[in-house]
Amino acid sequence: MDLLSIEDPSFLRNLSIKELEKLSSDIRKFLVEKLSITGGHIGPNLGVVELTIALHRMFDSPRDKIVWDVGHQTYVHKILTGRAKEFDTLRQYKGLSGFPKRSESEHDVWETGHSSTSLSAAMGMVTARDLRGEKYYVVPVIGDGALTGGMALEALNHIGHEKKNMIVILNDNEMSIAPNVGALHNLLGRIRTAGKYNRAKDEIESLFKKIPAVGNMMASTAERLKDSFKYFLVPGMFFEELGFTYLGPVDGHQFDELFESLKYAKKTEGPVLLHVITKKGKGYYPAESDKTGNWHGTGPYKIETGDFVKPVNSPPSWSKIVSETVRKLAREDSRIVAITPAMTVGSKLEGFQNEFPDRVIDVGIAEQHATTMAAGLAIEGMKPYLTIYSTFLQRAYDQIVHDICRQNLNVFIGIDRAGLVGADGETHQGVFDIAFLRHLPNMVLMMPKDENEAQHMIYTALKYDDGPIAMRFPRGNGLGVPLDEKWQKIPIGSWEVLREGADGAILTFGTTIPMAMKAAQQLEKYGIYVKVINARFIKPLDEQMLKNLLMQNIPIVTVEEAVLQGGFGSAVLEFASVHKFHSAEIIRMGIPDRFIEQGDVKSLQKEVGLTVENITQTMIEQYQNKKKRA
Ligand SMILES: Cc1ncc(C[n+]2csc(CCOP(=O)(O)OP(=O)(O)O)c2C)c(N)n1
Ligand SMILES: CC(=O)[C@@H](O)[C@H](O)COP(=O)(O)O
Ligand SMILES: [Mg+2]
Repeated sequence: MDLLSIEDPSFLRNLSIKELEKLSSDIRKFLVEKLSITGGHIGPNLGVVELTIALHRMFDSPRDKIVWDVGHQTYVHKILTGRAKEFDTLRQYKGLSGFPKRSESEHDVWETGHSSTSLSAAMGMVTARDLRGEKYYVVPVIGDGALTGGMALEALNHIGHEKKNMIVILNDNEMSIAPNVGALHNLLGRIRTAGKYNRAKDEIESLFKKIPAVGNMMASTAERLKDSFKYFLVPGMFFEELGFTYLGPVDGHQFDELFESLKYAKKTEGPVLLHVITKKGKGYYPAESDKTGNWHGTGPYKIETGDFVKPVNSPPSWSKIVSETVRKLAREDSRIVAITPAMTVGSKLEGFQNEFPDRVIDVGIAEQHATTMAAGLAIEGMKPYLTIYSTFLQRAYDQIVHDICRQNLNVFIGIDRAGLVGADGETHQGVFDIAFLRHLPNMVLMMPKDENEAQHMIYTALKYDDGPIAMRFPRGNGLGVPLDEKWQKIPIGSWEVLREGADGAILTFGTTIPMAMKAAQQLEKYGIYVKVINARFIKPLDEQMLKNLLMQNIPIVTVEEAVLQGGFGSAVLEFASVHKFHSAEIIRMGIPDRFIEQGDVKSLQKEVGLTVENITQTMIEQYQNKKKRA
């Protein structure tokens, strides 16, 4: 079928099962081809082809609301709702988003990127529907990984109690990004096994029924037996006890099973949980056979071999360098324990985990729990290394405030993916952490200029005994600088002068340092000589150095790949105000007060004005203004 000609999903109702199977295989082929060039969340999407088709056939979207959790598995939904022609631009600047977007389609009824929100959103929708006396289906689709998130469990508790009509689809592929973990995961495993058992029972029952005279009696005995064993053999009872009608497990790649169970779910009063078993990566061998999580989300790859296309000789990723440094320090200090909320793969903790299986703890998608657990470890004298992507750390704000900072506990927080992350876009940009950490008492916040400085910072953090300390680091590869063998402590709150100059100062840190250095070079051509300061401690500031700079009464430009409001530049302004440097000329450059969409990081930096040219121009203007005033 020509997928590019699809405008809406209504055509699905006229197709036979054979035709739907052909459509599934066309969609898989399309995804494998397109994503081999753009990259994207291939594994999760190949796993939900039949499920998505079945949902769009059995429900009337957008009147009925399909609410995708995380939203990384909505590519098939995008194809069926008329967006196949945009796939060449997937996750690129100004292109098709990798997540549901209300501005893209009326079928995208809920925007996500972070996990475990679908059930709460659906609860809001059914409440609004019922208050208005309207009739439509609300169908959240949640993965087995997302179900482990605290929000999802809070929502289950509420939905089961309220008993409103809602059809929850549990898309169980036994995987989070990597293999799923936790007691709930084990429970789902038991349900899958019991599902098979019950099917066997049903088969015995119908076999008995075929025996003349005694058959019916034997069949009813089998039925009773099945009921009495229900609690032991059907752990789906867990959901039943919570107030749901549990249906399944059904094979998520078989249309007849999906249609049958969805038909039944639509007729059922109250909340239903339909347990659908799928296979991540289904239909493309490298993704389907992957047990590591490397095919969850990928860059470009070669279709024939499944090899990832990577630039040759690129330096190791920041995550790898950071995790490996912590691992080396863990060899000497048995108190060091790493905690990850379901991001072992992204945080490159596999090596650490292999060496110290008990000291790398994957808690599932549970940022809040991870954070308070780190506090608990610290209170017992351990040295927890809590590694969380900047964007997901937003979930754990209260735990950082209430549990870690308030009790001034020695937790080292590795803030991965800090700054603009690129293709994941709005939901994933790591640009708020400075603003939500900087104002917290006891918090130390730093960012290295390169991976060598990162090693010294990690050493500093894991030797630091005065409370919480956090290190931001970006997505992507390091700069490839030589690495020192021996590490030493960096004095807390110390900045570094990278370049001298008497006409102005650029204060920056992390990823924008190379930009600032180039701008300083450019400025020389105009006869303007500026200092470049590596403001590696965002909190505390290097007050002595800052005071000296302010006293020189030179133009100061602060540059940060983070939101301006409440950011590093704001800290500099606050300092100037408190110390009555009222005439100080401080210009802040950073991310404006809006959400930044997806795109390659260079384009995004350009969009927000974080470029060498812009820094240069800003400094020239400041310098000239000052001259005019003199
Ligand atoms: C709050 C939050 N933490 C972590 C992530 C990163 N993440 C994205 S998808 C995913 C796994 C989700 O597993 P599941 O819901 O089972 O979906 P699957 O990929 O298996 O289809 C994780 C951990 C996230 N998106 N949101
Ligand atoms: C959907 C999601 O949240 C993750 O899969 C995320 O896309 C991973 O990002 P990285 O590629 O930066 O690990
Ligand atoms: Mg899963």
